[in-house]
Amino acid sequence: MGDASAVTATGLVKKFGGRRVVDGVDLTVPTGAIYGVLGPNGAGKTTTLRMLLGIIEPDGGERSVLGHANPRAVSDSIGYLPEERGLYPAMKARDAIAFLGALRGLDRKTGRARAAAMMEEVGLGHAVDEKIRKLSKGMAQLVQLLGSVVHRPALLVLDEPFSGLDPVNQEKLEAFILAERDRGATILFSTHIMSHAERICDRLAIIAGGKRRFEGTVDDARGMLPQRVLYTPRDPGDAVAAALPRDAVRDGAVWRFELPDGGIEPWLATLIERGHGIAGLSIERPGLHEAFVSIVGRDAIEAAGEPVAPGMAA
Ligand SMILES: Nc1ncnc2c1ncn2[C@@H]1O[C@H](COP(=O)(O)OP(=O)(O)OP(=O)(O)O)[C@@H](O)[C@H]1O
Repeated sequence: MGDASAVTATGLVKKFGGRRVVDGVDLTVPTGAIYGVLGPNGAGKTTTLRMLLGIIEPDGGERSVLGHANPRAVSDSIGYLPEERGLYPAMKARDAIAFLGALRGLDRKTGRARAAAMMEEVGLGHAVDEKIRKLSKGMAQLVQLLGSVVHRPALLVLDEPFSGLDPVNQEKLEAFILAERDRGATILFSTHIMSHAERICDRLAIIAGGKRRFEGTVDDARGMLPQRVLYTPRDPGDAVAAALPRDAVRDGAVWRFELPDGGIEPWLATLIERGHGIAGLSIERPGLHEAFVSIVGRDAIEAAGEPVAPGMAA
């Protein structure tokens, strides 16, 4: 593998009509990692990926992709699923995959053979000779994804790969990305859906308003917020509030508050002593979605037209 970083970006800038839509972004994608670029709509994710692929040129900053300053020099070692999906409707699925491979230097015969095997693996064996126009949108998207890896690239760049897939296919895609990493590929993908990133990313960057707001592991991001206590007393009344930390809020039978600095034990002792009892108790670390909301800001997420509550993004 040699180089420790498959991709680096330093101070990348892109301006459209005088507006800096990418405004000094730094990224370091370790070789062999699954790396997520997260951000709300319009954050600058696609523009950043396009600069890293050499599809558009930066107005400032430096990039290095598989050891080259010019990504086009290594395009045969890169696989790319663009945000705009599209295949020739009259082509058969396996030919469409082989065609995309051929654009990256793979001979057609090998491409066709690999296409059939890969389609079988993802449960699309029945559609190998089906024309693209006959496939559902989700199936066509999977075919295009296979076309982006058929030449076994060292670097796989996927722009919003989970969008447009149903939950079963989203799960298949997660498994597929993990298998690509096991093959030795580096995967760089963008998403605004936190649940996938939370499960599969080795590292991630959060971008908003063209700037990088966070870089690190999923645990680093989640660790930025305090842990939370969920406590259910035996008695349902409000009297228990007097024995709880001041930030405690009630949600039905459950009271929530930040894990106090001195731990939960002194509070539990008081709750028991005063007869409130313990019907339920858990200490939770906030999820990536909550960390994302805290890092990007509720207002910025709402302004991008996205849900702030977890589990609602699709
Ligand atoms: N070719 C272009 N000309 C003018 N403005 C552009 C162009 N491409 C992107 N933009 C603008 O740049 C900003 C960033 O867009 P970009 O597509 O990079 O964001 P994104 O994070 O990928 O969001 P999304 O998930 O909505 O695609 C947006 O405001 C977009 O309208």
